[in-house]
Amino acid sequence: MTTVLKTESLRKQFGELTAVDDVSIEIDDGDITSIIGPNGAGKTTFYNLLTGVLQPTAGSIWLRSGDGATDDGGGLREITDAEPHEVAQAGLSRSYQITNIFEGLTVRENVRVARISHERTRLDFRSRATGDEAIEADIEELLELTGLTDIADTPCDTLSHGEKRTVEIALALAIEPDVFLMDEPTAGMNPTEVTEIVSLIRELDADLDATFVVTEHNMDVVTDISDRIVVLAEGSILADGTPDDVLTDERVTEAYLGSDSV
Ligand SMILES: Nc1ncnc2c1ncn2[C@@H]1O[C@H](COP(=O)(O)OP(=O)(O)OP(=O)(O)O)[C@@H](O)[C@H]1O
Repeated sequence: MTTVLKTESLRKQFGELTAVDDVSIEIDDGDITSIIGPNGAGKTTFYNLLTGVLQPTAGSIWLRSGDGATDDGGGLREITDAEPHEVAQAGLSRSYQITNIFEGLTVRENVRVARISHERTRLDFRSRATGDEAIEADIEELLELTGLTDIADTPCDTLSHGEKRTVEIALALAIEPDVFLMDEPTAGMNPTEVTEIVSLIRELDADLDATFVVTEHNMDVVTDISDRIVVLAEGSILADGTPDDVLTDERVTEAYLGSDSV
């Protein structure tokens, strides 16, 4: 297995509170890894550290580099101090719980904005242009991949919640990520939408080279999609393993029973 994302002794303090406490983790290429934990466990803070939204108090973050550059001799590049746009450019993308699409634009227009904006940034970094036709082909491919072709010309303000969340996924994929962080992909969805998004995640995992890291409260979904589950509790890793091992671990059950969430 190849490590695509790694943290070493990652820590974040808010005053006296340690929200993420010495978390060292290696994420393998191609897996779907779920990061779960009761309310306040530190999942969002951990995601915010990975994506450059927050700076760590201590520790480091490493990402496999697509261009062969390496800081550790093993193909990983340090992104600890990178800004969010630099993290995205390095190949780590995130779909947010809160939709950040342009409501007045159609689905295709939203995907086009995200794809062109990525292309512009990429040009700044690597000076290698992709032609308009190739970009349009990429956009159609993204719409197809995410099952949005039929509603591509629909204005986003008329979409259902589930459809908007799918558009979010398409926007996150527009930067051609190596690692895709999904933040609560089923939040606020009805059971039919949950089934659809789970199928989509499975299809994306099969069709793309990307590695998926998912935070999710719905345990059925977590069990269904995960190759590996990492449980955070009070900022630290409590358990790490296959769904069978982790969900039957008594310490995990206790951590959830001691909280008001599942
Ligand atoms: N900006 C902040 N300032 C101070 N404390 C914070 C801040 N952000 C998070 N915290 C605290 O850090 C701890 C971890 O919070 P975090 O939101 O990362 O947990 P979580 O696992 O994502 O929880 P949930 O499942 O409820 O979203 C909590 O005690 C929270 O109150």
